[in-house]
Amino acid sequence: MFVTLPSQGLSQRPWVFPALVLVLVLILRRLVLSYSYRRKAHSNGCCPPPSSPDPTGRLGLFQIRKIIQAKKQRRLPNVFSSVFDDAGQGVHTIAHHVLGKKSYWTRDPENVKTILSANFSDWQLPAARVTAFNQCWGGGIFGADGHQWKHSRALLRPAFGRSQIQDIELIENHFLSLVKRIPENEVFDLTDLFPMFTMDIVTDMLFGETTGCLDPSKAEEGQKFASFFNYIMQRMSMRLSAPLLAMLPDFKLKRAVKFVYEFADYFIDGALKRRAGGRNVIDHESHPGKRKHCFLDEIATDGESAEALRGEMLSTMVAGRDTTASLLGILWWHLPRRPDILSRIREEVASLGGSPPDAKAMKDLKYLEKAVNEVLRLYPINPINSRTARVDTILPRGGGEDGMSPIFIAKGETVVFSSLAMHRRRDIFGEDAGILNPDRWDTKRPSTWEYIPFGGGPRLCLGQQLALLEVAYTTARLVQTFPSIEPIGGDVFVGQFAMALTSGDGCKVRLSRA
Ligand code: HEM
Repeated sequence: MFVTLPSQGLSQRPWVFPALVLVLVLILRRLVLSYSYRRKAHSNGCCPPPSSPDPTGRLGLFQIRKIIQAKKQRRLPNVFSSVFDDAGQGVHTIAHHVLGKKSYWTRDPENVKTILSANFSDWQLPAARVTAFNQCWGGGIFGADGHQWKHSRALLRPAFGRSQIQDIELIENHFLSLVKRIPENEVFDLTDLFPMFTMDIVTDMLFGETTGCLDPSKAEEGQKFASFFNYIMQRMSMRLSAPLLAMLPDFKLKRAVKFVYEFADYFIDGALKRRAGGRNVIDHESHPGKRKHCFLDEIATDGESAEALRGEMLSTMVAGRDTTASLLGILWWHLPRRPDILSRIREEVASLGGSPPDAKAMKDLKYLEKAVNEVLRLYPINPINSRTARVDTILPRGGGEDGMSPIFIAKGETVVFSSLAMHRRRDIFGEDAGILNPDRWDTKRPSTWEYIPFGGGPRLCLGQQLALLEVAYTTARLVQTFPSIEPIGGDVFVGQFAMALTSGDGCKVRLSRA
């Protein structure tokens, strides 16, 4: 009988031996790493946090089902809180397993402070965010990290230091276009108009020229731009939740990206020419009526390439358009259903005697300010965010039986932090934390890290003041213009989440000037 000796088998399959060595090396590496992690964790007094309960253990199939069900039932944002509550009372940081991959979730202000500020340099953006931003928008601050981010931030920051007077003038112009598009005494959805409104504002501010989505004479062009922009946003959101999708060809995405790039490039080209000609403001003679200072002219400094400028402009546009539109949509879904809040805003706005508020008057609209802050507390537009550890590092709290021990986080592990879950903590905001109550801000002074609708630390939102002004000003003007505001539809708010938190049922209303 012919017998194959092992050595003969190996010589026929030369790859077997190297493969065995590779597997062995990987196992050894894993063992050495585990040992080193255990030692580092032990020497820093770290303990693991509780895990989200799942009968399938590290597979996390129960968790995946829960998320799919919540998405179907249109209550995904609730999961951001329940994931902690399910792990036990008073649990604010957990380990979360999905298909064998571990991440951490936290709603503890101390941990958020550590990630966003105290140990900022230990953390980086998750790779999926960087890739998605680069592929969809050609880079820019929102998807940049390390030195590249520092450069982007230094470039953009001064452009945000514009005067409120300038901003109000610009918002008022677009508000007048918004009002023209509102059909009086008819049921319509405000969330159809808000993204057009914020798109027109942000393009005007950034490029010195608006897409004109609200302007009927430019509507076709503006709509085309908006629909391509929306498509890119939608594909980016899918890529963020399923990064492997990025490997599939997507010709429509390519077309959309090309169109949006060409739009930006047209203005960038102009700005670079103005810069080369020694002028950094728009020529009023050849562009009558256009703004004097737009972002683009401020950031088109010597040495910035057209591609880099495009990335920054589009990135800022992404950061500023949907967020502000979503906040307006959620606020306006609630106002007509909360006559107690709406009537107090009306009273306050009535003190303006019908005139549009100027920068000083805006500062005096204190109740309106509280109402906006309160909506951002209960419905933060970015309800979850995450960072990946750049190096082995530590979170100060959440480990052990009492949740007070530090947690060891290995290089490459991701921590998701949820502003929504933190803003709804009863131990921070009181027993009525689940209720919209603007008056809580009379007594509640949350610490910087307990209230983070605009993030925090070195990457704090650059458009915070602008967004708050845009939302409060628009609300004051709408209230002034329409004495009658009738809500249409159910009374239970449904939050929807893709790239931002939005009102799942839109915001149908009937407005009247009488
Ligand atoms: C209600 C409206 C808005 C909300 C809730 C919001 C929220 C945020 C949050 C949470 C971050 C931090 C992201 C992170 O740390 O990963 C951020 C960053 C940023 N936001 Fe906003 N934002 C809003 C409006 C705006 C507007 C209107 C603009 C500009 C037109 C803007 C520009 C930016 C930029 C450029 C960054 C990146 C900052 C950096 O990475 O250094 N945002 N925003």
